[in-house]
Amino acid sequence: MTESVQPGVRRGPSRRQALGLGAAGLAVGAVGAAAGRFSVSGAGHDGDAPHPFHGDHQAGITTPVQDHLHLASFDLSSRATRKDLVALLKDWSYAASRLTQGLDVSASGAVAGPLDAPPDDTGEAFGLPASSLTITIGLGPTLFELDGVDRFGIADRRPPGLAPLPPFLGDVLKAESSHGDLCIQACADDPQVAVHAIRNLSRIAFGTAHVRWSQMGFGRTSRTTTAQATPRNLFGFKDGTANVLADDAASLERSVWVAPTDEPAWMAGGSYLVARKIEMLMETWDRVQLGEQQTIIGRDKDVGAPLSGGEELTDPDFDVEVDGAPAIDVASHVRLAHPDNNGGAQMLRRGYNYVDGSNALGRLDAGLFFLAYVRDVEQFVTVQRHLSTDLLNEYVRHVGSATFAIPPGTQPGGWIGETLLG
Ligand SMILES: C=CC1=C(C)c2cc3[nH]c(cc4nc(cc5[nH]c(cc1n2)c(C)c5CCC(=O)O)C(CCC(=O)O)=C4C)c(C)c3C=C
Ligand SMILES: [Fe+2]
Repeated sequence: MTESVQPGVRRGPSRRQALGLGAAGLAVGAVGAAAGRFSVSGAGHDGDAPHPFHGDHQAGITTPVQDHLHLASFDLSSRATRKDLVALLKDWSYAASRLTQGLDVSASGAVAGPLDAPPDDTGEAFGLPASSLTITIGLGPTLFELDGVDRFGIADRRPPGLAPLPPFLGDVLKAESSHGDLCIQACADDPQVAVHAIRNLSRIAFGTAHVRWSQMGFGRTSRTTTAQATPRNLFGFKDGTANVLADDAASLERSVWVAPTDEPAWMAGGSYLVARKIEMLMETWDRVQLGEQQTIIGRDKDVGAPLSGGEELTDPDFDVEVDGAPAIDVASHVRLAHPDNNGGAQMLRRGYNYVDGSNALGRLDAGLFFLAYVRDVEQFVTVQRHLSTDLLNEYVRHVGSATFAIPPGTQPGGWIGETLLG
């Protein structure tokens, strides 16, 4: 990248000025005047209903799962101060509140700025609708403390459960797809819109934080509302049948949202994100007989019904036997992952398929980018430990891992992270 396209280093207005942010903080009134921006930037769109960025909880968790994902993990620069971190979170919140409404990243955006300066907005989403874009911002364990150093004065505010996950049997984690100080999950029904969001938010971070790794995903592998049909994963099975859904308030309270009585208080209304990049050995799986594939999962491949009988949404019955053997194998994925066999542990799964091309042997470098939102990371740990005997393990390999605290949502005028750093 040349100097001229870096908003943090070019001459002229500072990044915060360029984004329309006053020295005293966010010019949130500008977002309220969004309709005016349509004519200014030309990037306002109608015909679809954008998801609000503001609310009690961050968008992108219970929001109906969009078709595409771009998730980026960031590390703060070694020179970044607490003031820089606060400024970044304010700038991201402001920009996210615009992008999710189908607007350019700033008022002058892609084409309304001066001709003698790089545009604030990179422009590839110009003319595209909001495409259900949601932007969800997370804070990683290393933000609170890195190698024993309390860089931002928040070490004593780290949620006790926010730490790198313990090692699991079969993990072959790669540093280049694991961990991070911050993350942004951008989900949209158009991949160009999701990529545009991450690209422009990364640009805003220039000088303060840089991308550590990012992952694109397509073809959601879950549903978060009863209205959504259950999609299929790359092994061809319906995935997301038994998920925590947006209209199940009791399960959300129990398993997804941090309660006001939980510690720390600044996380109330937030959640925790567990991200696992899981390679799926496609060519090996494709040689497995249909009956064996179903035994491994514990469900039928056609309609997704449990092998104990019924329809897709019938609860699995682990006591049913066929010819003296359990209909749902004792080592099947569904039996081992089911809340009844994990002390009630549940999670809101929101993962995506990914294909990163092919490897040197011509095999697909592909799998599941597993994303789960939980009230306590321990919920994931419990289930993942129980999956140590999963028949599916022969066909999958966990290569990336990250955990992030997802702070509560914010109201107009506020910013994500304010309950921690404000
Ligand atoms: C630790 C959590 C989980 C990991 C990791 C995981 C990986 C993984 N899963 C599939 C495919 C399916 N999973 C299904 C159900 C299911 N999976 C988990 C958890 C993890 N999966 C849970 C909690 C459940 C629901 C269990 C239940 O309550 O019945 C299914 C069945 C359809 C469904 O209910 O979603 C499939 C298929 C793959 C391929 C995979 C790793 C690559
Ligand atoms: Fe699963």
